[in-house]
Amino acid sequence: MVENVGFTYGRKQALSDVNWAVDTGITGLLGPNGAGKTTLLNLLAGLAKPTTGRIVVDDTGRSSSPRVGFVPQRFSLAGEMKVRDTVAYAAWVNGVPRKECPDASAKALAAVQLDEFATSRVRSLSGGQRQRLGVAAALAHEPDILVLDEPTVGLDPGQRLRLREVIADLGSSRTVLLSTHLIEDVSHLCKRVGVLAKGKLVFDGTEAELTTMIGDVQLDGTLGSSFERGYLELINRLGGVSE
Ligand SMILES: Nc1ncnc2c1ncn2[C@@H]1O[C@H](COP(=O)(O)OP(=O)(O)OP(=O)(O)O)[C@@H](O)[C@H]1O
Repeated sequence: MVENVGFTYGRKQALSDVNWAVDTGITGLLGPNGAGKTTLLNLLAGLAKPTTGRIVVDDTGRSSSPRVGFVPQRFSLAGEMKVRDTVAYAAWVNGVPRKECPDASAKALAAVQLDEFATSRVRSLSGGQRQRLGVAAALAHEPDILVLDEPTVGLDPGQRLRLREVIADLGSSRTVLLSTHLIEDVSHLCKRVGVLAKGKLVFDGTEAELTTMIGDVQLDGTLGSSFERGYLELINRLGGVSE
């Protein structure tokens, strides 16, 4: 799916020679800040084109969008709009015929456990509910692949659990790609994991294999220098990354 992909911002090499195949179920993309996770997800979502290599969503070689539903790290929503209309609009933008948009919206809102808020205004939602609304908007056109860029960032533990529940449920029947720097997201949700470091894929395997390699490295989600040190140690154990 990701074949020999490289990407540069001007002279900055953000990704180099990434090869990665993603299957049905939930796959995690883990990596420290600046590793290239967002860049790779943007390419998968069709927001930019790889500088080298290619992204293929299926073996017919069709382009990635709109078969991909994307929830970016930061997105804005119109606060005055109703929740159901926000999702119906997203469905329409992604090619769902106008008449089918209300049903598509209702289905997506049920999938993220927001059906009871269908007629609420977006501005009345909590942070965790907004995040789930973002997921519903990305789901409404029933994409083959759902791509979530650090969806749990900034959520309190209760909201994070609720979102994880929703993601786990979505991943039982779809391909979900989830970027995070929280190892706990991966251990709760993902069957397979890729680890990016300095733009290179330094690990591609099962969550269990990664857990074994992590061993006693502290990656408990505590942000700050110990977290960064933990990543450096993990990346060393995975074979390091040469410049
Ligand atoms: N628009 C841009 N212009 C120049 N450099 C960029 C741009 N966006 C990202 N980069 C650089 O590309 C590299 C990869 O960035 P990216 O945002 O993909 O990493 P990330 O793993 O998603 O990080 P984070 O976890 O902090 O979101 C970083 O070195 C970053 O500084």
